[in-house]
Amino acid sequence: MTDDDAPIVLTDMVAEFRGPTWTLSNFAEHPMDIDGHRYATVEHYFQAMKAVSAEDHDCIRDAATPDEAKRLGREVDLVPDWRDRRTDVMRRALAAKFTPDSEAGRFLLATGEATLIEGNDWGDQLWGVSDGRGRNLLGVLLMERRGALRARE
Ligand SMILES: Nc1c(N[C@@H]2O[C@H](COP(=O)(O)O)[C@@H](O)[C@H]2O)[nH]c(=O)[nH]c1=O
Repeated sequence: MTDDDAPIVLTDMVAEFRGPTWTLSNFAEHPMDIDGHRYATVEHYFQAMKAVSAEDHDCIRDAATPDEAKRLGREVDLVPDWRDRRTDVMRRALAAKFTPDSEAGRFLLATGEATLIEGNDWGDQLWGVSDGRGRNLLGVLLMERRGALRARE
């Protein structure tokens, strides 16, 4: 077989984080310890980190569901420079969730070379892709984390 005859290998893609890939969602329950506190989901940590006041932070951390954490996170007074900080906050949460020995970490590694995209229908074009557009920052950070896990193997 010449190179011209070689089959075209399409790169796999995960287009949304639900159903079989729910583990990749920030709303999936994977308790993690950060700075001596337990957060039920990435969303709990991410939203809590928006709060200026410790009281608001704790309230979001203890929210009953990730939806509730997200709702509360949109109501609090934001820490200064939240826009500059948010990527590192998300990166930190993902590192705490996707550890080498965790189920979540193994799941992420098992996605291999697939392109990870947080396709969504709630209009988020920063962390994901909605209506065919978006920066897909969550997908990018997940792929970054996967690379870090792979480098440790
Ligand atoms: N995963 C997921 C959502 N998306 C999450 O919301 C976060 C951004 O929130 P904000 O900064 O307030 O716009 C970020 O973690 C993103 O992944 N929203 C949902 O309503 N349902 C969901 O299943």
